[in-house]
Amino acid sequence: MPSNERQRREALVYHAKPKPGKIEVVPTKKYATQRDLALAYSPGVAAPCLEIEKDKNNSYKYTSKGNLVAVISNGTAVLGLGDIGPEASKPVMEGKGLLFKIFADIDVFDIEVDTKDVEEFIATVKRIAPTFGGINLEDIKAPEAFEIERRLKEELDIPVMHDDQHGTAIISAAALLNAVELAGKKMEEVKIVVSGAGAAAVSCSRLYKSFGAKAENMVMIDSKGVIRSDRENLTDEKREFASHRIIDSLDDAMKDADVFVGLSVADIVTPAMLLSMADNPIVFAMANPDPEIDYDLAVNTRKDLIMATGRSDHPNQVNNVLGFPFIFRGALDVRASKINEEMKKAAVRALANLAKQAVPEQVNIAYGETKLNFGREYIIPKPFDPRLLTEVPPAVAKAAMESGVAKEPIEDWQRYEDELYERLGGDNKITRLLLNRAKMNPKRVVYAEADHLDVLKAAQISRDEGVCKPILLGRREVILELMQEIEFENGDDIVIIDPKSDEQKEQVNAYAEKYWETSQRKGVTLYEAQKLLRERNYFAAMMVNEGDADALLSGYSRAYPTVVRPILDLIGMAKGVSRIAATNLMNTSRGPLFISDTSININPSAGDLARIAKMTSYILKMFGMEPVMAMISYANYGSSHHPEARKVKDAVEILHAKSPELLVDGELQVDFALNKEMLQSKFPFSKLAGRKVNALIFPNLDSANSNYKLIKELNKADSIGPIMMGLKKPAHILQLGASVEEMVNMTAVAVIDAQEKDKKRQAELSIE
Ligand SMILES: NC(=O)C1=CN([C@@H]2O[C@H](COP(=O)(O)OP(=O)(O)OC[C@H]3O[C@@H](n4cnc5c(N)ncnc54)[C@H](OP(=O)(O)O)[C@@H]3O)[C@@H](O)[C@H]2O)C=CC1
Ligand SMILES: CC(=O)C(=O)O
Ligand SMILES: [Mg+2]
Repeated sequence: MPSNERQRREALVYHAKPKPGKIEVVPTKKYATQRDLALAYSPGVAAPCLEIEKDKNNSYKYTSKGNLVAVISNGTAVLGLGDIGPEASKPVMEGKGLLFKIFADIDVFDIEVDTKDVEEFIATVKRIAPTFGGINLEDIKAPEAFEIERRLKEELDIPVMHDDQHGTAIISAAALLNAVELAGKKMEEVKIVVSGAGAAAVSCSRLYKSFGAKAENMVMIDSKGVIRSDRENLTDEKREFASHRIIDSLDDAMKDADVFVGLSVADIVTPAMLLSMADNPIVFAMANPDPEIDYDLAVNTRKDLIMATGRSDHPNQVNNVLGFPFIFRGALDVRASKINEEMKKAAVRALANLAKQAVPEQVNIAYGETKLNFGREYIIPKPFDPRLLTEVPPAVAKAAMESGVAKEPIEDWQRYEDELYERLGGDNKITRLLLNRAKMNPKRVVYAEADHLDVLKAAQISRDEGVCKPILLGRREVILELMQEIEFENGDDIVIIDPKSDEQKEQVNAYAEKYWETSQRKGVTLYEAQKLLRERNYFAAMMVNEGDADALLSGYSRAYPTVVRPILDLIGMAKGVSRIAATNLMNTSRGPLFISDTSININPSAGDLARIAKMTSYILKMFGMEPVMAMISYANYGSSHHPEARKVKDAVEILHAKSPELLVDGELQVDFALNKEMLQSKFPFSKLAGRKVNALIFPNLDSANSNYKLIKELNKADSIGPIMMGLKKPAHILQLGASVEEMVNMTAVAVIDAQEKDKKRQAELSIE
């Protein structure tokens, strides 16, 4: 695991490079021509301006207002870091913007306001409110936060929510309902200790009350101790939770308590306090970034504990990230004027209920779990669960409609659900999915060019992430020196091999003998075999062949043929495969898209194309996706009889005859393949009609290679690959000069490939 210091440095580099910050503004309309610009700006822009002047509601029609939320802070209660000021709060606010976008496709401007004065703050927000469809107040300290939110809700007609109050309340209430049920207790009876009496703590406690918890069963504690009814100068909010019990400290309060809710500061709960709690205690230590008690310390102290923190690195992350994206999504989609109690409660129920549903495999994979199941370590859904977007916003939207605050009620719920699915589109989910899938069963990966700094960095990250056990090939002294430079700790799980060194001679000769056995009749002498095996790519391929490594990665510093030749020569093709091919996984704005064959077959025949499609379908399944593949041409379904179009048609016929179960069709032009509606209306008979295509099989190398590079460059889409298909054993070729990130991704691909059983590989790859 990376040390805290290393994580700190990584976080600084993450924020600084390749450009400072985490978000940017991206135009959504064409701007290529003079005509476009005349529409986007003067004179064309005057038309929507005048329409909005006539009716302000038109701003939802002609501007981005309806999907734009302001994340606003004055930096007075930033996470658990306290009053660090508006500038210092900006990374958190940008972070919220990133989360809004990736989880709910909501655009955000983060705004940091330099005032602690309540009236000034309110006036600032009110003045900028016309820009936005919603206002998310963030990290503003209590008691000011209460007044600010109350007034803005009253005085603005767009949804305003203080995330630390209500986002946190919604998530923790859902988690608490489930935890109380698992502990075999009742909300009406549980004794609750709340540490913190700020924005988050007060709102959480209020919501727990509305789900049955009793004020007389609660004890709230602030920085001065227990909030007792006999204490003087209490704010209204604190008075609401003042206890009549004559106790003074957290220590006293914890005795026999059923629930501890921490929304205060780090490390204030001790093991002794946990031990004094009732049976099956529930502890939500939600202070960020460090909880009120360390997760491991807590679970090691009591086995009957139900434990949650605000962090993502332990089970049960009770964090408002599960709330604000989805609550605002629902509110914006019905143009709600408020986020009211009914909407909050609907979100609580939807979240609590979702945790009890069977978890899709995709979520297990994303979290490197074998089987997430409702229980003590899974009381609340995981943030990367795609169902959050399809379950929570509809519940919130319905509640808004029923409670009369929806200005644009939804009429067609099926269509709304489809829209939400569309929003799930592309982001880094696929990368996360890959890494976590690999982590489930890490394999020994041989890096053939480990004496290159970036290759070594990729090996280091992959190892630290638990993705692989690296075997580092190259000049030992160079590797050791570079390892020191990047603080890559040399542990038991790392093997360094220099095939050219004397100590490796015996191994080289043993591999050479093996190689010679199979190649002596092809004109290779034993001496030549020995010479070849000292070459890193031959040695690496032989390691995989002989089961001394599970997968190999090479190609960072060498031309493609230098790497492919030994792989083909030594590892060879899987049974039933007559040609290898390569696919690239593109992380596009519409979701993951595979493109084949991007690297190997210059002009494949119809039979080859069918094989390439079959092998691509195997790779998709390997990544846990259902293949929906289009065979690409310049023509659509017989519109051209040219041999090039005919070839694709023939490939489709072969696939339909030999693999009828595959969702593949064509020949199709790219735009029809990628546009569901176009395809459905023009070719309703297509096997792909109404489907979201996730793989494009191009008719030749020219088109596949140019297209993947075009998407990569124009859309700045990440590309993972080329992923080799059809080899007997996992060997993958890196792009010349690949980035560290690309190599980490390829490591995950190689590991996942190695996780698949050889038998399955052969059955799946063959078209015959
Ligand atoms: N997991 C999640 O999703 C979320 C977690 N949080 C976390 O909750 C915490 C509070 O946030 P927020 O409510 O916005 O901030 P506020 O500034 O509004 O409240 C902080 C509260 O903590 C109290 N406090 C400080 N020291 C202690 C102590 N030693 N013992 C008990 N209480 C103490 C303060 O007491 P006093 O009133 O006397 O000053 C105050 O009531 C932060 O750590 C934050 O990261 C917040 C939102 C979401
Ligand atoms: C999660 C969050 O919003 C906080 O800790 O402040
Ligand atoms: Mg916050």
